[in-house]
Amino acid sequence: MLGKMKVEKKFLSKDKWHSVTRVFRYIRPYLGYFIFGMIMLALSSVILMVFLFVAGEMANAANGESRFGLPVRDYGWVFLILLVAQAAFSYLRTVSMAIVSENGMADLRKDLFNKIATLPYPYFESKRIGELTSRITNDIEKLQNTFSVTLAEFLRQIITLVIGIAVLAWLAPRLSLIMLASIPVVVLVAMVFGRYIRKISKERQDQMADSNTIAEEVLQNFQIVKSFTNEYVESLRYSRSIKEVVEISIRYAKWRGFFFMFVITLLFGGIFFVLWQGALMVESGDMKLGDLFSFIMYTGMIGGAIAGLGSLTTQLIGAIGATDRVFEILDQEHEIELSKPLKTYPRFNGTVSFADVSFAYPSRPEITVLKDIDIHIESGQTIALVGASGAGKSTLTSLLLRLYDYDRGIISIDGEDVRQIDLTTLRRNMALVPQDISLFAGSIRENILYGRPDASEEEVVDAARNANALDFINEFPDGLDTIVGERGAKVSGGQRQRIAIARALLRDPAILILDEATSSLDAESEQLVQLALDTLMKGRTSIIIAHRLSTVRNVDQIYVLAQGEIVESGTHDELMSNQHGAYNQLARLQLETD
Ligand SMILES: Nc1ncnc2c1ncn2[C@@H]1O[C@H](COP(=O)(O)OP(=O)(O)OP(=O)(O)O)[C@@H](O)[C@H]1O
Repeated sequence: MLGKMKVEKKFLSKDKWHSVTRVFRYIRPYLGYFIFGMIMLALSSVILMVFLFVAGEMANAANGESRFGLPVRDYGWVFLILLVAQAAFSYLRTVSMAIVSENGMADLRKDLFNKIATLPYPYFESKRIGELTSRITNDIEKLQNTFSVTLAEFLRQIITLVIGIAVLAWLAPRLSLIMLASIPVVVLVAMVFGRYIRKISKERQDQMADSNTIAEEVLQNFQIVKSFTNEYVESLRYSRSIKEVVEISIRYAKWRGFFFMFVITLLFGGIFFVLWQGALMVESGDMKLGDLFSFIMYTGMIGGAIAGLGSLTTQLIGAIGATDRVFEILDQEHEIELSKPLKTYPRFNGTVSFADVSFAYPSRPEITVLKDIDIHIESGQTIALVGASGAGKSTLTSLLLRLYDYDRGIISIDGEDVRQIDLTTLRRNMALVPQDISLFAGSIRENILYGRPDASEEEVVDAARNANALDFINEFPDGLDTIVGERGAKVSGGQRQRIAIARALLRDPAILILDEATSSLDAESEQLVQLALDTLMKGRTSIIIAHRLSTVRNVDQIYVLAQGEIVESGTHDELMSNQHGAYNQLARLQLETD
């Protein structure tokens, strides 16, 4: 245990180091730019240091103590040359580092996106969507910053430190010792202090976020707050939270005030002390005035470099964490290879059979969600799955789509075990019309084309017509180009369903899975949707997850599920004739609630 903790505490464990070298692989194609950028950065940093030295030397020249005999008036040219060179180096560095980081990180981002898109379904359940998005956005952003700025800044500060200390030691060794014994110490103390203050600032932000959540919640559930007349309770909750924000803010302000007092007093105290010692040396003739001038400026640079290195190290550690998280996903096993879709696939006949299938979700292995399921569907038949909520209807269809692998039994299509069928071929032969239809944010055309991206305009129009959608689409001024809004919010529920049906029609699947919408539409819209569904089901094997029994009267076979088991099966009439059967009970219950 102790040994393990020690390993975890190490700044760069072997695994982490491995991730770092892997991320550098993304930089390798742009290595030339990377090296060039680093050289430009080194040159511009050196020039900055030379600049400070030349400024001091100019003061020496003005004081009649020039080292190189260059008259003061010529310093203008020297500065000009240095400035132009510095500008050119900085520009070249910024551009070349951007080429490296933008391209390298875009490659990494694409790899990550492709990996996420091809991961098996259960992976998404174990992660929150926000977490995965954050990998593509925040983590890669962090790495991008590292390659465009942090690494370069790190190098710059090291150069500043090395050159700075070397020049100081050469200019005035004794004063350098005095300076090195005071300024870096103050800077280090200030950094630790600064970190503590950042912690309080974070606390303040968190508390503020909590208060904002209360406000947001109230706004989102305005109707509920009003109907329960809970305005006063909410007001209390909000003011309590805001009060805490104020308390933390004041504590934060006090520490900040103290921090600035500390920094100004000690840091400036240190600088003045060095300045004073230097002035004494100038007075006694041990140091030139211009050198003291350079000395103080170098001291400032060194102090800045030490502080900079501290925060850059924190950023680099953060970037290593980000690298780790990104590679954790990249190392997952994907379920399909990402390749250009084939135009044609072997088409199934559509005979589906579940033989003795049992299943438990990987996240809850102790609960058997489906037990010994036996279902046989002939090609072109329609069956319905009915049963209480949580009975296992959706799970059954997820297994057919092979979103999960089952534990026992065999699911086969046209006599072949689905586990032996190529996943893309399997899913290409199916279409799912889900319960909650959420469209992509583009146009109606794009949403229909999602069923088969290479379909012609004529096929799209045909699909829309057969889905009873063409009339309402044509009524929109932009027709098929109408933008449906985020998740399809700008079209009605019934229209969304018909767009989804058109999409499924365009796909022309051998097997159709239909999760009936629970929220009811008005009678007219319902009829239009039902007619569209009838067209869609024609000539295919269809599995309907039915919530309303009225829609399953004409199906070939109904399976009643209860707690993961099939408790009854038969046609509507057969099942209704069993007075004490589960289906009969469900039907009576629905009659009562309708
Ligand atoms: N991803 C999951 N991980 C773990 N358990 C799950 C998961 N999805 C569903 N379950 C559980 O499996 C059981 C069957 O759920 P399923 O969604 O198949 O029921 P359903 O009959 O389709 O219900 P509904 O009519 O409400 O959609 C439920 O007990 C549910 O809690």
